[in-house]
Amino acid sequence: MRLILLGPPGAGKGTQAQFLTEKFDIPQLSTGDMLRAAIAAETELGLKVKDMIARGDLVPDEIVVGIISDRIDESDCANGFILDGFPRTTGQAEALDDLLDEKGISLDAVVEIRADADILVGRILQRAKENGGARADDNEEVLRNRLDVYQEMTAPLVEYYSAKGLLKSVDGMAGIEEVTASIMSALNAD
Ligand SMILES: Nc1ncnc2c1ncn2[C@@H]1O[C@H](COP(=O)(O)OP(=O)(O)O)[C@@H](O)[C@H]1O
Repeated sequence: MRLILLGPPGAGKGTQAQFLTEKFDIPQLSTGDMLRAAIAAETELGLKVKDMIARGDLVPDEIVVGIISDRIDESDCANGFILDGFPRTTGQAEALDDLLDEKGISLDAVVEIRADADILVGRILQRAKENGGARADDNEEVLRNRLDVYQEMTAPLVEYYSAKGLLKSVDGMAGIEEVTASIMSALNAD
């Protein structure tokens, strides 16, 4: 099963990805986690992207496309994977199509978790408080920027994947288990 989870920051992609990982025994590939790991390890890449992430801006397409292409080649992706936070631009989606073609594989579905931006701000600020503000980009100003960037750069992917007949949309404002159930039924896997 090769899936994309699409949705604004705080919509619950990470939570649902964890569940899907167990259910289908496939890894969750989160570009956000990978970039934060690079920052923590102070690699060349990490130093390059640190300020962009802190501002809530996107990092250049070629960086995340390269990371994902290499990651998909690893053996634990042989049975599939869940892309969480990638693609985030039409350019990334097109690059993903090309690289999947080259690898001779294709996507099974794109799950859009729909959520209301104003409610998400409250959710994420709450998460930041509970984690002691663990993420540098979880303050209100940066968060509003992340939501604006989502609307402008990433929301067009809903139409992109809908046109390919891959899109399944679920209501992300329901409880966690209800959202999981909607995803399973959208994938005909319950
Ligand atoms: N596919 C991507 N393209 C560009 N930038 C990305 C991508 N994935 C992650 N990032 C960077 O990492 C940040 C955090 O990503 P992520 O953990 O997915 O956050 P969110 O909770 O906002 O969905 C983004 O705001 C962006 O700066």
